[in-house]
Amino acid sequence: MTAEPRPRKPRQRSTSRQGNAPQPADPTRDVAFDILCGVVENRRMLENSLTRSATAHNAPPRDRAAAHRLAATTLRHMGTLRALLEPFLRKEPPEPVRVALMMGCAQLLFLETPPHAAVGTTVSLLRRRKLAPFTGLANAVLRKVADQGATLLEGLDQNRLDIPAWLWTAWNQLGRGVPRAIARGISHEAPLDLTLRPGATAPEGGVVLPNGSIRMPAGTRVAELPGYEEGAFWVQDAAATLPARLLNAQPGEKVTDLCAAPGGKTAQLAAAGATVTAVEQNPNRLTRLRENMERLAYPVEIVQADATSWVPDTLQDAILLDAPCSATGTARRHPDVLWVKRPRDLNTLTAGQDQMLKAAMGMVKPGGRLIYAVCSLQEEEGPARARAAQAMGWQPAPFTPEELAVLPEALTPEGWLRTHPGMWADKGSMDGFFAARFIRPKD
Ligand SMILES: C[S@@+](CC[C@H](N)C(=O)[O-])C[C@H]1O[C@@H](n2cnc3c(N)ncnc32)[C@H](O)[C@@H]1O
Repeated sequence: MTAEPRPRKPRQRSTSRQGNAPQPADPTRDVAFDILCGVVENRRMLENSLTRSATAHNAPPRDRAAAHRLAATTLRHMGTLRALLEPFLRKEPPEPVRVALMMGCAQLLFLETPPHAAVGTTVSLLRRRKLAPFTGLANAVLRKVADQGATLLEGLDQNRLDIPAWLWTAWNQLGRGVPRAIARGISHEAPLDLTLRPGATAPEGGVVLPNGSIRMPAGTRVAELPGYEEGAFWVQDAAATLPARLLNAQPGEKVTDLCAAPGGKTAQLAAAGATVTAVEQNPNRLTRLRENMERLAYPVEIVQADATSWVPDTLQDAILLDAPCSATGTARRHPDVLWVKRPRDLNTLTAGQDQMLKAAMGMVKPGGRLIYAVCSLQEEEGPARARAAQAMGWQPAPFTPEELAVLPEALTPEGWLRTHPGMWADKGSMDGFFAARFIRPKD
């Protein structure tokens, strides 16, 4: 990713004009603006807008990456940006204008964009988007923000503002001070974590974490690292390595990875020597899973199927169910999640998680193991599902302190795994995961 959106010389002329003034093309800001409007107005996930908008604006990879960074930075600080703009706005502007202003402020306050570039490009953006009546407002507000700079942030509780209220309340259930610790973990760009294939050499510039992950600086382009093409490693957050590690797959065991793409956990199971079947429903994600397994040269059987109804040919020794969820635990990599998800989304998600927990019972042999995992911080998708699994007949098999020696603070009194972005704060934080282990009772 580029260091920051770069002010650029006009490359071509836009066809959208205000009066006679042609507007310089600026695909970075056009794409970032589309992404942010998608999140704010339609609750559309960042990735869903990115490709579409980058294609529409003919944005080369460098602009695409810069747009992603600009949109993600704005989203990470969105509550703060809204609050600090409030005193400058006598009337509520249309939401796209507010989005453009927030984007401008994010450049001034968090991306060190020179004031003339942040102000000028915002004014041009508004003209291109047929919002010319608001260019005077943008000019005046952004100049004031540029003049006052970081003093505007003084006295604002940024951690509190940048987390939607319903999530802050929900995360209080994780413990005293945890919502603030999570907010701090989410407030900066996440590093890139790699899982090394056994015996492979780590790329230079990384730090070895206690669980063995290699942590590269934020913004590292994985495909450009030596060893990537040869399959020496794969991208996987440090916390995301824990569920598959806790399944403790043995060489020759038959293990199914339900909901497998893009395949980080599948690769771990294959690396352990298990005979792995990877089930994935989404065709595009299945392609990514296949490409990853090909690059890593792991002989995994890949099946396109619905995990709620798929039945294996033979009963499995173990199942890893990394269920689709709200993904609130991944907000440091996907800050859009915070503003796209709603409490009511949890009803559909938990119903699907229960269906998969039920179906998994028919896939594993009596005495076989199941790990249920979600990258969610929500009680409904974690502890409540573990209790639901037990009510379905799954027998709990709690994790032990020895198994979680690398991260003792993640072991709950019930023997579940609970990580969150407040953990390993001194090392650059980690994603939020919940996992619980069960055994299918012997008949
Ligand atoms: C949390 S992601 C899995 C991440 C993956 N386990 C990894 O570690 O790389 C959940 C996946 O479940 C897939 N999925 C959603 N519903 C499914 C279903 N009914 N059957 C199979 N896969 C499904 C999604 O497409 C998505 O790829």
